[in-house]
Amino acid sequence: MSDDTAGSTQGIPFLKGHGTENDFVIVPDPDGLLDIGPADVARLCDRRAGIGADGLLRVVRSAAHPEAAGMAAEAEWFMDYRNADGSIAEMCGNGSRVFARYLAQAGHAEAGDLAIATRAGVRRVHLAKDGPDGPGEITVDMGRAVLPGPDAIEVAVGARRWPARNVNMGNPHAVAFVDDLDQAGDLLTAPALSPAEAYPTGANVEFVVDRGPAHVAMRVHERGSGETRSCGTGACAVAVAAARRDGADPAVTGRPAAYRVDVAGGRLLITEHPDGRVEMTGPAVIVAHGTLDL
Ligand SMILES: N[C@@H](CCC[C@H](N)C(=O)O)C(=O)O
Repeated sequence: MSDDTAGSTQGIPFLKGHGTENDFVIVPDPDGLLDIGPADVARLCDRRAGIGADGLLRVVRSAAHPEAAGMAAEAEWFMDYRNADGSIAEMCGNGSRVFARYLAQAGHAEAGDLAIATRAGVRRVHLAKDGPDGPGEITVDMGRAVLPGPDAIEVAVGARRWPARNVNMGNPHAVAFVDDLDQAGDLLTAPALSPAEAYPTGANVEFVVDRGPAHVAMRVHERGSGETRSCGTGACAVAVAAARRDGADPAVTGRPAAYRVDVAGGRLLITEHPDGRVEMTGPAVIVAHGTLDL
């Protein structure tokens, strides 16, 4: 589906969904037949000229995708995630919940436990039963955080600078604790990071304030998408950084560290376990479906 063949996208079904208002265009492509290039993704994610979204989730059978075939025995479906500008990212936390919701609603997976292949590896997902108030929440085992050095990372917006923590959740994050979320400004451009070599492929940047014990709020500027109303991997990175700051690193205390992380679009619960696994729980809904007619 390159620029010159965009007409061939006519008749391709899509859905729209979100998790804490981090929103996605979902394109089912079970046999991996669609060639969706960066320009196509950017056009579909454009909020004025397209459908509008923070990213695109292509739903492909792992066996049908060269990057996922090795995971096919563990996870039937591969989440081919793209940022709104068409760039590829390793992982998307909110996207993984929305992806799981789609699989369950489409009858591709039983409600309960399922596994999803991602570029960051297989992620295990649990869908809680739906309740009278709507769909149940979804928990994703996000794997282990990696905290690469150096410790002296700095985030800057204009003349303001903050020390930050480098946390990798499959994708790269810089977490900065600030006094007020407004200090990050309009976030229309990406915050500067130094040393730049710490992030050879760019980074997602989280600005964080405390709301109470084990309760924080964040804003995020996402690599490839700009400021969004939520970022699941970002919320995990924030909880991991907060636990180290608070002397609650589960590897040291032997106890899980659970944080409520408020984002513009809702709330995520993040729990890091003593074995290093980070679990994320939050909502995910499918809100529309249609047919692409570019
Ligand atoms: N919004 C996502 C993260 C999407 C990828 C990110 N922009 C990147 O480039 O790493 C999430 O919910 O985790």
